[in-house]
Parts: sequence; structure tokens; C-alpha cells
Amino acid sequence: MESYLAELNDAQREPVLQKDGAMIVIAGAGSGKTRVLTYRIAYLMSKGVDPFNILSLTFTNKAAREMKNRISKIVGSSEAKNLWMGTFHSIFAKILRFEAEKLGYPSNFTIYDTQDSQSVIRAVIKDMRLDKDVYKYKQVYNRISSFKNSLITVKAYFQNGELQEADAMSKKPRMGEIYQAYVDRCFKAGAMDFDDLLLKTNELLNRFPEVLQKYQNRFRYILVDEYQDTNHSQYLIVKALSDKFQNICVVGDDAQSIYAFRGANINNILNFQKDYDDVQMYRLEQNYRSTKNIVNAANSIIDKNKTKLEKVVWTDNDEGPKIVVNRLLTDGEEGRFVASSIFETKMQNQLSNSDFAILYRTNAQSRAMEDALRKKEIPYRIYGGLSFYQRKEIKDVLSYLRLLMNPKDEEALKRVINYPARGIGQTTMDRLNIAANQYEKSLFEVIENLDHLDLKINSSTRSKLQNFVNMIKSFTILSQNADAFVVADTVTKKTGLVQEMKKDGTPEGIARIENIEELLNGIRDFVEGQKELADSTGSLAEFLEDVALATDMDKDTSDEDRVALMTIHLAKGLEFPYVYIVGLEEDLFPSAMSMNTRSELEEERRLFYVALTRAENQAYLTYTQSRYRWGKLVDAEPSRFIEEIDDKFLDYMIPQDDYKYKPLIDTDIFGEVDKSKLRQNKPKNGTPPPAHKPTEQQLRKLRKLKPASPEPVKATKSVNLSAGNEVEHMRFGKGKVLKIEGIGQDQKAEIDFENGGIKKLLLRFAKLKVLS
Ligand SMILES: Nc1ncnc2c1ncn2[C@@H]1O[C@H](COP(=O)(O)OP(=O)(O)OP(=O)(O)O)[C@@H](O)[C@H]1O
Ligand SMILES: [Mg+2]
Repeated sequence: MESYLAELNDAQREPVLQKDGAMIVIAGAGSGKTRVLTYRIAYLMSKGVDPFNILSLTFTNKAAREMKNRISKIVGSSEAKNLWMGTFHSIFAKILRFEAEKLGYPSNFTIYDTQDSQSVIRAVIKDMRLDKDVYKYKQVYNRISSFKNSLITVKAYFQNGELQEADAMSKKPRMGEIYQAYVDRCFKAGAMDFDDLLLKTNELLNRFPEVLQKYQNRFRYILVDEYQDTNHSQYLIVKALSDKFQNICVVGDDAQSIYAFRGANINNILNFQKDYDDVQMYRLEQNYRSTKNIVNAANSIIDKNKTKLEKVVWTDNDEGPKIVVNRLLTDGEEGRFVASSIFETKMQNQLSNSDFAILYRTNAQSRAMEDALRKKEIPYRIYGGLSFYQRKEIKDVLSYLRLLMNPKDEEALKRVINYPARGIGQTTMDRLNIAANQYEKSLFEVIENLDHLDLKINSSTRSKLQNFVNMIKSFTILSQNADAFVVADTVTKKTGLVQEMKKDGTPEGIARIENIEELLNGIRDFVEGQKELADSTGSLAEFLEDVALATDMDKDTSDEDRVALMTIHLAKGLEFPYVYIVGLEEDLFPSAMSMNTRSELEEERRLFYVALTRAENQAYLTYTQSRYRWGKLVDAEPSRFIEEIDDKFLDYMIPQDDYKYKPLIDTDIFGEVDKSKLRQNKPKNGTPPPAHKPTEQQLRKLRKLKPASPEPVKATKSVNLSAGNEVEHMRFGKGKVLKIEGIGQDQKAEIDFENGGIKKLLLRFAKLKVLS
């Protein structure tokens, strides 16, 4: 047996060793589903399957990269980079690039992000003179998105009486027309939105049998992670591609299906057995991730759901500490508790920031956490929310880049045609728009052909428009030979964007310039990375695609050591030694919007199951007594999910009878909070109690999970380190001391580690072995 197969248990090894056929692995959190996929790919390669013939679909591109690295190590070659691996969106965008012209799109089509799509929808609603309070653009966008993910085209919509009736009932009878106008505009702009990437792939595979065959033959082996969260459109793609060879392996957990609100269809997992001829079903039961306490607590929660497949999950890991429950007065105090607890736990146990995650239900909750972490000088990173690439100044630069790639891209053109100001006003734009509609041309084409059109635009404005078009064309020509960095660098200089911000002179203006520099650095890194691959030149097209399809998880590129903050939805598939789940309050988690039906509540409960099962060693649950919601301070009640966990797994930091569902703040008849009661409820002596000290057993577990150094590492008691010394750290491996600063207790060393990059460590705590 190859040695890597010994890193699997018997149950895991079975699906790995079944080379051909259809199979489904259904198993609870942390039982090694993702590991099975990874090892299965390695096994296929070792049996001579060409990596070009393997397609693996993951939840984020980051997960795909990590999987590729792992596979490279297992098979001991760089062949893994030829695997087709990534999110549905990124894989099928690549395929659409090759085939776009068949569908009438340019191969350099733009990918509209959510902001772009919503902006188009807003414009459509405005042009149709509809009431924007009835036709709320975000709602309309979501509705159209759900049509697309169910493969309901405009034509199908107009043939479907039920859908039309539903829209009429919700006072939006013109939904179909908006849908039509939206689709037309995107098409005219040579743009696909996120949902199109799946919808158009389906269209491609349905309409062109020879194309379908080509990809069926290419992807002889297909693997899908997190199968419980595929939507109908994704399901059909997988089904079509795997139909010929039927070598398909999907893994998932119905208890972790949390994207129904985006069209995920749990039936895809339940019906899998009917979809293929001879399906092997595998189950995994042993959890390797978490302590007994966490596994059993999570089991006790998911037990409350009626709709579920019966599963067993157990673990051989330590009992572990109980789950800590704490009640705080306000979200500010909640943040301070979490930050202090992280600080203490980290110092006591020599941990990295990245060993900690704070998970919440809604992005808005991050603010209080951020404030507290900043005060304690704990570095953190927020995933999701408004990403770097959506900041105004960044989007402006990207819009220039998009426009030079695809001059039809109207959203990009509208953003930059008069930014920096060039004297092209709204009246001119309105006239151009009318002409564009009349001639069914893009704005750019209209501007290009201004001389031949009879438009009321004066000669000075005409020449400004001409200059703009010429500038964009010159960039396009440059991009044909230069890499993405050269193009982007030229664009920021020649367009006057940076000069405009320099004029501004405010701290915000300076921050914007820094962001643009950061973008350029990012592009340079990207280009260098791409050039190392044999078949890549680091072109602008590649860069733009990478940006457009980065999921919220992928958008961080630096690997500094930080505490992770994210919504639970984003945390799927991840694991952290210490996890804080905050805001466990009724109406927040479970969300007020998700308590109308049992199935919504069950989805919230699955979300809680996902959150808790991210924790390896210890989980903390917090809630507040009052919280600002909709601008008002309201009483908060502890979440029913805390109540649902058997008390034997919990460790309350507050007297328990004080806890059970009862108003925690007394208010007088006018609804005023009785301040003296508030003070009573504060944790004693004002500061949050220290975090629980892990047991020796836990520490051993922690070390086991992380790459340990070959020999036990001794702490350096008296510090006689200096720059240039080679050292070894238990977790970061070997490193070189760059500099020493501070004296006595505060002495710190800056060390460049092989595994961790540059880190500053307090020598008093850091257990370093001096090598030379
Ligand atoms: N046989 C094994 N031996 C040792 N460690 C294992 C084994 N199987 C899995 N693990 C480890 O357990 C952890 C959980 O595995 P993995 O992430 O594959 O689980 P999963 O089922 O995909 O979880 P999730 O449902 O959260 O996606 C990982 O750290 C993995 O490396
Ligand atoms: Mg997984």
C-alpha cells in the first residue's frame, strides 16, 4: 500500500480506492470528506489518470489551491497544477472564454460583479419609470438571480403563469420586462453576470452536442466538495458532464446545507442515488477535528432538526474543555471579552493569531469586535463585507482596465468617462445613451462613430469624447504585448487618476493613493506568479478574471498572522483551534427573518452546527443583554440554540439561574433601563475573567495538529540572540533573526520563518531553539 493511504482510516480509504463509477460520501463535519477528495485525486493520478482529465469543484479557490499543494506533496510531482480545480464560477468562466462566440458573446466578455448588476437594474427601473420603492433594486436583482439559477430564461418566464402571478401579487407585474431589459443590456455590453456563468454553461452544453462531448471526454473524473450546497444550475452542469463516463464522486453533509436562500437545493444530495446507474454510498463517522465536548454538543443540536439523514459522528479525541458561555452587557463589552480572552489564551499557550476565529451571523457585528481587537493591538482580518476590489478608487482603476479589454462594457465606461473630470456631462451622456438604444450599439461604438451620426453635441465636447476613445484604444494596443502590471501602471499614470487624488490632499485622498499602490503591487505579484507557470504570460485578461471570480475567502493575499473574522456562511469547510461565536441572541441568531417556517429555522440551526463544528479545541458562545438594532437599544434574549445544547457540555461564566429565558434588564414603565441593575449584571471586578487554561492533554492535541519540530524545543531562558542567528520555532519551523529590539521583559525578535514569514515574537514567551 502506498504510504499516503495509511493516512486514512478504513472507511475513508474505500471511496479513495474505488477508481471508477458514481459514489457519494455523506458524513458529518470534520470526518474527512475533503480529505477523501484530496487523497482520491492523488490516487487517481498514481493510477495513471492524466490530471488534465480530472475536474474538482470546491467552495473557494483558496481551498482548491491548498488541495493542489497537498496533492503535489502526496504524488511528489508538480503535475497537480494541471488539475482542473476551483469554484464552479471560475472553472466555467474559463470554459466560456473558449466557447463564448458560439453564444454570441465576445471571448473577452466582462464579468459583472454584484455591484455592476445592481447598477444596471437600477438604470432599467429608472428608464422604465417604475416606482423605486416598489421595485427595490436589490430585491429585483435577487429575484432575477433566482430565475437564472433555476434556469428560467426570459422566454420561460413569460411562459410561466405561476411566476408572473406571484410577481403580480407582490405588486411587481413588470418583473418580466425588467428581466428582459436587464438581459439585453448585459448582452449588448458583452457582459455576463455571476449567474450567467452557470446559466450560459448550461446553454452551451445543451445546444452544442459536440461541445458537450468534448468536455465529457476531457473531464473523465469529476469530484465535488460541499455537494449539499449546489444549486439547480450547478447540479445540471455536473450531471451533463458526468453523464458519459459516470465517474463522479460527490461529498457533502446535509446537516451543513446553509445556502438555500441562494438557491442551494438539498435534494441534489438526497436524489443523487437516482441520478446515476450504480451508486456507491459511503459514510464516515469518525471526527478528527474536534474534542468530544464539541462533537457531542454539535450532535445534540442537530438532533433537534426533523429533516435530516440519520448519521453517527464520534471522536477519539480528548474530552476537551466545556464550551464557555458568557453574557455581556453590550456588544462593546462582548468585543472586549473576546479580545481579552484571545489575548490571554494566546499568551498562555504560545499560539498564533491565526489559531483564533470570531464568527458572527451578520457582517455588521464585526465593528464591535474590530474596535476591541484594535485596542488590544491584536492583528485581525475581516473576510467578506466590502472587499478591497469594491472600494471606489480600486473599482475606478479596474473599470479602465475592463474597458480597454472590452470597450462595450457599459458599467465600466460610465464610471470612468468623466472621471477624472473631462468635461463630458450628463446631458451628453443622455444623448449618447439615446443614440446607443436607437442604433442598438454600445456607447463606445456610438462615440467612435460620432462623425457619422447626427447628434446635438458641440464640437468641443466631440473632441473630448474623441480623446477619450483614443486614449482607451492606445491602452488596448499596449495590452496586446505588455503584461497586466505594465498596462495598469500606464493606465493609472496616463488617465490622471493619481494626480487627481494628489490634488485632493486630504488623509482620505492619501489613503486612496496607497490603495492604488497596493493594487499595483498585487498585480505585480500576480504577474510574477503567473509567469512561473509554463502556459501563462500574466496578461491583463488573466488578472481581471482572477479578480472577478475571487470569492470572499480568496480576496486576502497576504499571509500575515491574523485573527480571522467572518460570517458563519463563509467559514464552511474551515477549522480553527479556538472559535468564538458571538451575538447568540434571539432575532439575531436565529435571525428574525428566518423564523417564519420550520424549514427556515432548521437552516439557522444547521448554520449554528456549522459554526460550532469549526472549533478544534475550544468554543465560546457569547450574547449581550442589550444591543443596538435599527438604531435603538433593545433588550436581547439569549438564543434558543444555547438552550438546546445539553448543559453537561457547557460552562457558564454567569450564574445559571440568572440565565434562563427571562428579561435580563429591568425597565421601568417608561421603558427606561434601570442603571443600577445594569451595574449589578456586570461581571465582577469589571474585567472579563481570564480564559480557561487548556489542560496538558489539550496542548498535546494542539501540537499534534500543527507541524511539530522533530525534537522537543526548549525555551530560551536567558536571551542571547542577535541578528543573523538561525533559530527554530515549534510552529513556524526554521527562521533567521532579522533584528532584536527592546530590553528585558519586553525584548522582541523579528524573525523570518520558513513556514510563517516574518514575525515579531516576544522572547519571554517564544520558545525558540537556537541553531547557529
Ligand atoms: N484519517 C485521518 N487521520 C488524521 N487526521 C484526519 C483524518 N481524516 C481527517 N483528518 C483531519 O481532520 C480534519 C477534518 O477533515 P476534513 O476537513 O477533511 O473534514 P470534512 O468532513 O471535510 O469537514 P467539513 O464537513 O467541515 O467540511 C482535518 O484537519 C483533517 O486533516
Ligand atoms: Mg470539508
